[in-house]
Amino acid sequence: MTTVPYAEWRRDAANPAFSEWLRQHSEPDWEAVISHPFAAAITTGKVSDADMRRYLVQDYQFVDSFTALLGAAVASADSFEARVPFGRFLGQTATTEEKTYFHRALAALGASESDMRSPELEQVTIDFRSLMDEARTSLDYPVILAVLCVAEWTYLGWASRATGPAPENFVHREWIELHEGPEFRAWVDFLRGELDRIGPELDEREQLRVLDFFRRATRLELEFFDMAMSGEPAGQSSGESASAS
Ligand SMILES: Cc1ncc(C[n+]2csc(CCO)c2C)c(N)n1
Repeated sequence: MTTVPYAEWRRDAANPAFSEWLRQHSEPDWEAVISHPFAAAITTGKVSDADMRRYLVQDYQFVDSFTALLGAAVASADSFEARVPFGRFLGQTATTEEKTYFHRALAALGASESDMRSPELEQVTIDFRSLMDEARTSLDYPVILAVLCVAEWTYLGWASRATGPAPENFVHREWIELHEGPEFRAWVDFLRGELDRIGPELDEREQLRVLDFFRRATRLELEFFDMAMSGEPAGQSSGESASAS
């Protein structure tokens, strides 16, 4: 969509929230992420072990940079009140629940030590890590928020679309559970609320800079799921991932 400056857009917006301006200006990629066939296949438990392993091996490297970015949010937030939720999420979710999930899931999928520690990175993983590094080293709170918010809000988006019975395989089921439910929704609401609090006060140049990061992150979420889908078609897998392609 062509860019309408926030100050102009908000005049006739039904919901004038800054986060809504960012999301709408990231279409059609946003919708493509939250309705992605790979995400839908997770919700129905239909991703093959080889595909799930390739995705989670790459995602473990994503989550490493994401965790560092959470640290930058603690460092760059503008008040003690704002720092606390990042610190809490960093300690409780990112470094405990999520970490143990990755260890259990990757073990169940037969990933090796080197798959976890130093896998060959897909191009999209390299690109996503460098976007997060750029946001982290900027120590620019609104820019950091934009990247964190895309990662969490899009995941809430696909996971909350899950209908039907929860998959039996814990690898699928827990990956959905980690990204929906009241606690995760409250965390996403907090991130959006921070953007809504801070965004309108920025000057137009800075608002467009935040939008640029938000859009690039949304595009990378889409490419990340595309990467996950690019392996061998289900049913023809030799049991090995196609990461060499
Ligand atoms: C490509 C990609 N984008 C977003 C997420 C979502 N996410 C990243 S870190 C984190 C917090 C720790 O639980 C969550 C929910 C992901 N995993 N992979």
